[in-house]
Amino acid sequence: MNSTAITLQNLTLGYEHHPAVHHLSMALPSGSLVAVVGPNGAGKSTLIKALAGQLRPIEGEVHGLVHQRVAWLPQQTSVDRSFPITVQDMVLLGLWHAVGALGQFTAAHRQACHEALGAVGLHGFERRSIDTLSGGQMQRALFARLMLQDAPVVLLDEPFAAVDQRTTDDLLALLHRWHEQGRTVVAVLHDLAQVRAHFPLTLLLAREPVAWGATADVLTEANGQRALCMQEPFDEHAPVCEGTHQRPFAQAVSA
Ligand SMILES: Nc1ncnc2c1ncn2[C@@H]1O[C@H](COP(=O)(O)OP(=O)(O)OP(=O)(O)O)[C@@H](O)[C@H]1O
Repeated sequence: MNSTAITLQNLTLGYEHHPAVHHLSMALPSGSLVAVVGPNGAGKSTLIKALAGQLRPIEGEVHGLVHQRVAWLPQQTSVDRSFPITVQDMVLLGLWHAVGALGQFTAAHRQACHEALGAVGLHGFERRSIDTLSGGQMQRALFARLMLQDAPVVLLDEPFAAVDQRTTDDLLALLHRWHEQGRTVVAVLHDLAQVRAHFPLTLLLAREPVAWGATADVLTEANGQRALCMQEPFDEHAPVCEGTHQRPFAQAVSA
């Protein structure tokens, strides 16, 4: 796969005009498996939210996502577990695109849900309330929902945080299957050994793009140092960013 799935053009993102990500230009090839790494507060979740259509850019544009369905897994801390819903009902929400607001779930939909739960090792959990799940079980259930979403673009924000090794290995296997199916997968991660082992492409972000390309070329000692130097504390009194310079990541790289 070499066509471009998503192009970011001089993208600046932030909150109430205060930028959290500055001047990001890059092209993600269709079907690529991409890690987004960087220090705390580097803007990784902000970027994922923008790709998921949850945050309007302050400046610049995202191309390539308008006609593509996007499945988004937010950070686990932002998922409300107190909502009174069963595992089956939560996973079935992944079929929203197929059922619509007035549609009803059919036996075939419930069977698809059953199979997705089986694929993530949660057979028999259908009727459990989500607030009774462990953190790892909840993450497995959320991956089952992603399976039903069946989207060509999958965005994952720290999908393996607070998840044990066995669950991580199972979910990584799913992620590789999505990659083999030609989906574009973008994941925010902190475990650099995991990134080196599983992700061919990496974006290193420190509020500005530090490096983008083949993971081995990006995750160097020098780039890590640059990221630490570029990372400044978020200043909510900073002026609106007026810069127009572009970082040199506009070229596509092969998946
Ligand atoms: N809703 C918000 N309102 C105001 N500022 C925000 C909001 N969300 C994030 N920020 C700020 O934007 C900056 C980038 O945050 P973001 O969550 O994108 O970082 P991150 O790289 O994902 O960090 P971490 O690794 O700690 O999860 C931070 O300084 C953060 O405080």
